[in-house]
Amino acid sequence: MEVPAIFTEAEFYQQNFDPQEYLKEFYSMSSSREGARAFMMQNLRILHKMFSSVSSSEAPRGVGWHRFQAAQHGASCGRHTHAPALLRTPLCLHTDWNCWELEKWLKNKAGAFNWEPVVKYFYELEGYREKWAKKQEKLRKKVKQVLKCDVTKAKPMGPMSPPPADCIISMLCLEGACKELATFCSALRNISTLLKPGGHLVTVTALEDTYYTSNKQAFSCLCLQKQEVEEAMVAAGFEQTKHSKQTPQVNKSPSLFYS
Ligand SMILES: C[S@@+](CC[C@H](N)C(=O)[O-])C[C@H]1O[C@@H](n2cnc3c(N)ncnc32)[C@H](O)[C@@H]1O
Repeated sequence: MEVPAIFTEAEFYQQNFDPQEYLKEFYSMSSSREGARAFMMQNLRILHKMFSSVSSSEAPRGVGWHRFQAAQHGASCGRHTHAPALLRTPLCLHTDWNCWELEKWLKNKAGAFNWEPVVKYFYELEGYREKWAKKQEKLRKKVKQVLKCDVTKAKPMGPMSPPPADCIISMLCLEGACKELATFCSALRNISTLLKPGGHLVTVTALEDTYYTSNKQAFSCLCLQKQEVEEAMVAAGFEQTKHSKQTPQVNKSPSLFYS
């Protein structure tokens, strides 16, 4: 498959991104998709380590997300799903389809994606493998809101923004949402308006990729160098913290963690 001729922006996702298929491809932990499985597991391990390294006194009091994988949200936030403030946490997604897919899982409806292998893996990292089912139920109840968001907008969640968050996790979204480096920088600034002063952004960004495929459809990626991401972060007012900068090299898709 080739790089899309025109950058696949927000509206293209609305029409062509199928979250159920995406999840099957990248989150089923199937041995037939070893690359995706290894990448997902590595991301979870790194996020687990990052959050584990924050002492309870430093732990964010609330976490906001603009990712769409419900279970991975909870999974990657690990111990912070127990923080009382998280009970008010909204999940923020881009397309209507993404929101519906997540709602299905939250309401435990038939046809929802089966997150069991991912959730089990995460709770194994946390030391709670046996209790994964109970924890998954708890997690479902903790999500109070599912909101739409578009990081390219000055107000990504529209006029009804929730209160500023202590932490936002953004996984593999910005490079697909932003056609140019300038848009990428302004998207980071837009996200920063959703954070409290001193809040954290935890992000995984694909480097040096020009596109990815899902469900036999190519989606554009802004081709980014690590230094460009670092400079954009600083320009948007973020500082790198001591815990989080890691550069996994898996599946030819190096990623950058930052907060
Ligand atoms: C490669 S998928 C990543 C999905 C997921 N976060 C993960 O880690 O696997 C890219 C996601 O970016 C979302 N997206 C695309 N444009 C966006 C925008 N302007 N604002 C917010 N999200 C956007 C898409 O809807 C899609 O869910």
